[in-house]
Amino acid sequence: MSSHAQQARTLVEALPYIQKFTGKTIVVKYGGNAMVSEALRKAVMCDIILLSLVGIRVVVVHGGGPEISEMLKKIGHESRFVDGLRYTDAETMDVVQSVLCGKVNKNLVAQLNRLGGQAIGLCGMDGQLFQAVQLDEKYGLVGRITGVNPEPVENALLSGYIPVVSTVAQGVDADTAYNINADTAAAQLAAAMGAEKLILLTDVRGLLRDPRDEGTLIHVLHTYEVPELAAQGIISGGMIPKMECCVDAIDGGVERVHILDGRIPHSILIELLSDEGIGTMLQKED
Ligand SMILES: Nc1ncnc2c1ncn2[C@@H]1O[C@H](COP(=O)(O)OP(=O)(O)O)[C@@H](O)[C@H]1O
Ligand SMILES: CC(=O)N[C@@H](CCC(=O)OP(=O)(O)O)C(=O)O
Repeated sequence: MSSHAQQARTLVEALPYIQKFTGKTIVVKYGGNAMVSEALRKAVMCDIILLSLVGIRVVVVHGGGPEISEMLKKIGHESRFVDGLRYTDAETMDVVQSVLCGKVNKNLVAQLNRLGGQAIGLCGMDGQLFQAVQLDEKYGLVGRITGVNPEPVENALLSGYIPVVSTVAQGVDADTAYNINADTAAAQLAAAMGAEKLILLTDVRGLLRDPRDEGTLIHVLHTYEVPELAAQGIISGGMIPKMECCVDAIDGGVERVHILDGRIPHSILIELLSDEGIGTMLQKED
């Protein structure tokens, strides 16, 4: 088959998936390694633009933990994590806001625009998208989301933009901004928007039965199986809050959550527009 015929065949094979998802909302949480490499970043941005062009309501929620740590190091401020969350004092909060709402958010918006997309940046303070109170003193200015107003995101989508959201929240119990873990914020936004899917891009193949062996990938998982896997110690470290967010999203009404390997170029398109399930898909029931 000629390469053009192969290309046409690939597009036709994607048609039923496009028809299934067009008009639906898909929230993509983008962070970690897939954000650090320029080539991978471009591949993710192209996937997002393509999904948007075929009528899928794609919302990007981004992290930027490594960039925050880098900036803190530059100014000689230590990074400290408590239960996987960044201990956020007032100086750290300034850096988090500058890096997430400024550098990272605007760079992603600019890159989407350069690649032919139409993107707009929002943070949790814009239109009170994320409202929060202090989670616990032991984490400093880390917030617990108490309210989500998806209207600014909905309006951006209605106007034809790809919303790119950073996860700094408006404090409602004090005159401060709060730092929110990006997985948590993405899950809450997906639930508030009644999203069809939440996609979490990370730096592993998905949930593994043995974290040292990629051959043990769990392809499909039900929410009721999660407590048992956690009790067995199969879910550990950064995977614990990630799985909690996934379960919260499903309990909040999101149909399916996918944990995908951001190191695989075009993992979003492969997962969404083909039968090839390359990550872990979490759902309530069969
Ligand atoms: N069962 C498991 N399967 C896969 N990864 C696991 C598992 N248990 C713990 N992990 C760890 O969780 C990490 C992913 O969480 P995290 O580093 O917080 O992701 P991100 O920074 O992309 O949000 C993996 O790199 C891996 O070290
Ligand atoms: C409270 C908390 O830990 N906030 C995170 C927010 C960024 C984030 O979550 O980025 P990744 O998804 O790239 O890890 C932080 O300060 O690093």
